[in-house]
Parts: sequence; C-alpha cells; structure tokens
Amino acid sequence: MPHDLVINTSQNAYRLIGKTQLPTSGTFERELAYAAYTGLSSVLLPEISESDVEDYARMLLAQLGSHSNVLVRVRAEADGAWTLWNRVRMLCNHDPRLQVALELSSGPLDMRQWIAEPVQLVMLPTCMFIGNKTGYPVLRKEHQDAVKRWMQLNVAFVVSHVGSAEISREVFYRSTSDFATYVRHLWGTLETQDEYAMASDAYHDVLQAPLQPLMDHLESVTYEVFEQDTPKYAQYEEAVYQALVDRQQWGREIVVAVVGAGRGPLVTRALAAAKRSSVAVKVFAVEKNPSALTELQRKNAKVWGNAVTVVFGDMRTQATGVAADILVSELLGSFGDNELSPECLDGAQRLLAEDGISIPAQYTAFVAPLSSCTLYNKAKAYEDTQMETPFVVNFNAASVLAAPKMAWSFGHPVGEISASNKHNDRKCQAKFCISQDSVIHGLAGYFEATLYGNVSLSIRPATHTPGMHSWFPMYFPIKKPVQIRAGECVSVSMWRRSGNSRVWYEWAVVADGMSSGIHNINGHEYWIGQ
Ligand SMILES: C[S@@+](CC[C@H](N)C(=O)[O-])C[C@H]1O[C@@H](n2cnc3c(N)ncnc32)[C@H](O)[C@@H]1O
Repeated sequence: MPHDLVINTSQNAYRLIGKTQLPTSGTFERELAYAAYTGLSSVLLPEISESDVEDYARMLLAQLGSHSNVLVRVRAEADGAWTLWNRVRMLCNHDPRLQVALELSSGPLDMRQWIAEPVQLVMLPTCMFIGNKTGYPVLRKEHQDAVKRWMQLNVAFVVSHVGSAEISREVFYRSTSDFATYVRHLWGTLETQDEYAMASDAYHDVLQAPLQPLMDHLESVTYEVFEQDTPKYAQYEEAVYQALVDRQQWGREIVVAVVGAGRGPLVTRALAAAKRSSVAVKVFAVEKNPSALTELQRKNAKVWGNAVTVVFGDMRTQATGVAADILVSELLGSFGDNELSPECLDGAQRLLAEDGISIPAQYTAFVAPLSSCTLYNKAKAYEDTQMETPFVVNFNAASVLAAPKMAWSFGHPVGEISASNKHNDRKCQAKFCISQDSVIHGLAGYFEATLYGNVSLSIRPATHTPGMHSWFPMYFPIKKPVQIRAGECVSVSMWRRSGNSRVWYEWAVVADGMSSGIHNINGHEYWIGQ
C-alpha cells in the first residue's frame, strides 16, 4: 500500500519491523536495501522449510549487507524448532545480525533453550490465549512466565489473530486490542524493583573487564559501590563477632588486622563486632592505595576516635610490629582467587600469630558450561583476542547448562609457600551431562567463601548470599562454540597458572568429537599482575 512507503525515519523507523520474501526469492536483496534506506532496525523473514535450509542460509548470508538485523521466523511448537534455527545460525557462522522471531503456540515451551538465543520478537497468536472468568483473554501460567521473562530482555511482541479448535468462541470474537491490552497488563505486573536491582539491570549482559586491585589503585567510586553492599559487610561483622566470642576466654586484647582496608568498611565492622561481643581489640588497617589511605586517616580521626593504627604499604611486605590473632581481608573476585587473594595472603600471613586465623578461612571457585548467543556475539565484536579473556557479567540472556561444579579451593593460612608461586597453581577437570540440545558459548564462573565457622559468602546460584550484589559471575568465552546433543556429556578443563609475577587462567571445552581448543595458553592474552 502506498501509505506504507511513508515512514518518518527519525521518529518511527526504529520501532518498525519490515517483512520480506524468502532470501531465495528474487526481491530479497532489494527489500533489505529498502529497509536499510528507511532506517528499519529489523526485517522479518518468512518461515523456513526444513528441506532447503542450506540454500536459505547461503542466500541469506550472501545478501545480508551491512544494515538491518534479520529475524529468522521459527515456530516454537514445530518439531526440532531450535535445531532448525541452530542449523541456520551455524551455516551463517554465528552472524550477529541473525536474530529470532519466535512464534509461540498453545503447546509447551522449553524456555531453557530459547533464553540463550537472540530472540528479538515474540509472536503471540490469539489461539494460545484462554478466557478468564469474565471471558477476557489471558495466557496460561507457563506462557505468562515466559512472556514476562522476555519482557525483562526488552523483546518486542506481536499479537496475531489465529483461530483454533481449542479456542473458546468468547475469546475468539474479542478484538486484537483486548489481547494486546492483556500483554501490556503483564508489563505492569513485573515486580517493581528496588534501586539496586534497577542499577544492576543496567549491567545485564554487559561485558566488564575484571578489576585488578593489586596491580591498579581502585577509584573512590569503585569503593563507594562496594560499600553499598550491606549483606556482604554484615556477614563479615558476624564472622569477626563469632571469632571474637570464641577468643573471649583468652582474657586479653585481641589483635585484628584488616589488610587491604580500602576506605575502611571492614574496619568499621570489626569495631562493631568488638562492641557487640564486649571483647577488647587492637585494630590495624593496612592499605597500599595512597588515595584510599587518606580516607582511612580521616575516618580514624573523625569516626573511629583514633582507635585504629593505619599502616600504609603492601601487606606482603609491610610490618605492623604486632602479631595479629585475626587477619581480615576481602580480596575476592567473581572466581574467588582472580584478584590474587592467595598471593596477597601468602605474604600477609607473616603478620599472624602462630595460632592466628584468616577471615576468609577458605574459598572455592565453581565452573559450569554456559550457552549465550548474546554474550558470545558481544565478545566476538571486540578483537579476536577478547575471546581469550574472561569478563565479569550480570547474566540475563544466558542459560547455565548444568549445575556448577567445584574447580578448586584455597585455604588460609597455608603451610609451605614456594618462591615460584607453584603452590598456588591449580587444575580441574569436570564432566557435565547436558539435558537439552545446546550450543556451549563458554563457561560461567562463581565462588563461595567460608569466612569463619558457618558464616559464608556465595555467588553460586544455589547458595547465593541473599541480597549481596558486589560480584557478578565470570564469563570465560570460547572462540568456537561447541554443539552438544541432549544426554551427551562435556568435559571442562581449567588451569590456574603463574610465572613472571603474573597469574592467569587457561580453559578448554571438549565434547564428543569437538574441542574448543585451549584458550589463553601461557596467559598470552589475559593475565593478572602481582
Ligand atoms: C576489593 S578491595 C576491598 C576494600 C575494602 N576492604 C572493602 O571491603 O570495601 C581490596 C583492597 O585491597 C587493597 N589491596 C590489594 N592488594 C593489596 C596489597 N598487596 N597490600 C595492601 N593492600 C592491598 C586494594 O588497594 C583495595 O583497597
């Protein structure tokens, strides 16, 4: 229709999705060019038939050009729907411009498979709605949950009028706007988020370089973000409190050294624990960041009543002059040891009395295979080397394919320390059996820490410390996605290695007949500086 040709590019085009013929038709290239000319963000392809997938993919790839995203239309209920999409995507070399328009039906839906895919549009045929008590169209619970999950991923929705034998007359004769109103209503039922949730949502699927607090000096704003994490500091206070109570009968002043004190939140908590337990303490705060030191000195004068001995220096070499009973630190990264807590505490344990303890006492890294086309495409969009670099990511469009397994642990204080740091090298091999056809795009990394007794911190999903938000998980990408069939097992290998004042990880994924290759060998792309 001629009026379809009038598109106000600056105001509307980004909201519109164009419809094209099949890539195998003679007009496809021209249609794509027109979509690009009008500024449409995406075009929707007709459904593929299984018989000509290769031809479809070849023509698509040949004509993609450099403009719009292309939505491959997939009927979720069709047998092997995901496999069909995966074939197209693989044939097109994981081209990030290929995305999914998923047409739902009244049948069951495997969200675990689709959540890791770049779904941009969800099509809701009216035949999948049922009538509520007043005959108003609503979705079944399973579909409501799926739609709400996609709403969190900013997916677009289209309601199309389609009848079926199952749909009641009452619902069938409703106008399409009643269905759309219901979908809008679902938006309104999304839980209102607190300030933190809103802020962390801004980091959904954003790839961040892990911090290196040993090699770099952190900025004030980074400390400020840490300090908002009340649950983390409450756990530390509880750990110090229990450790002090257990030492109450010693009948003397207990020496607490907070090493890597930053701007002092753990010092404040150690003092609060002493007050709660009525145990007399002598507190030291050791910090190597000269700017954070200024804040420690200010707090000591203004807040702690000069009760703290502030020491400037590297905990691995700096003396305090007194043997500590309790060494408190928070040098943990998303993968536990990736901010070099083991190396720092190896040095700092000199500050401990013979029967002194470390809080944390122990920490463990966990790993699991991860599927996420979104994260893979983002990592690939950087230079190739970024595929051998881990990232900190707030996972959203990602599916962890099996329960995370332990990679390795560190405990403090340690017995023997080697000058070569080889005692801090680790390796792990874990086997994961996957219950659905999937593509593995990398590994998810988590940690759990025992602070003292049964007081812990965790970002492993099954044991996550409620409300704690200092750490997002780690994403270790792989360059070549590994395909896996339902019921198959995959072997994940990881190494923590060190040399030349550096520590790094290497990783590989091996499935039946397919290997990702070993990533970051000898730390050639990514390392953590000591
Ligand atoms: C993750 S921050 C934690 C800061 C603070 N304890 C908190 O919980 O907000 C780690 C701190 O340890 C300090 N740090 C790291 N390695 C250190 C070392 N070898 N000696 C002294 N301070 C160190 C960093 O400068 C940083 O302030």
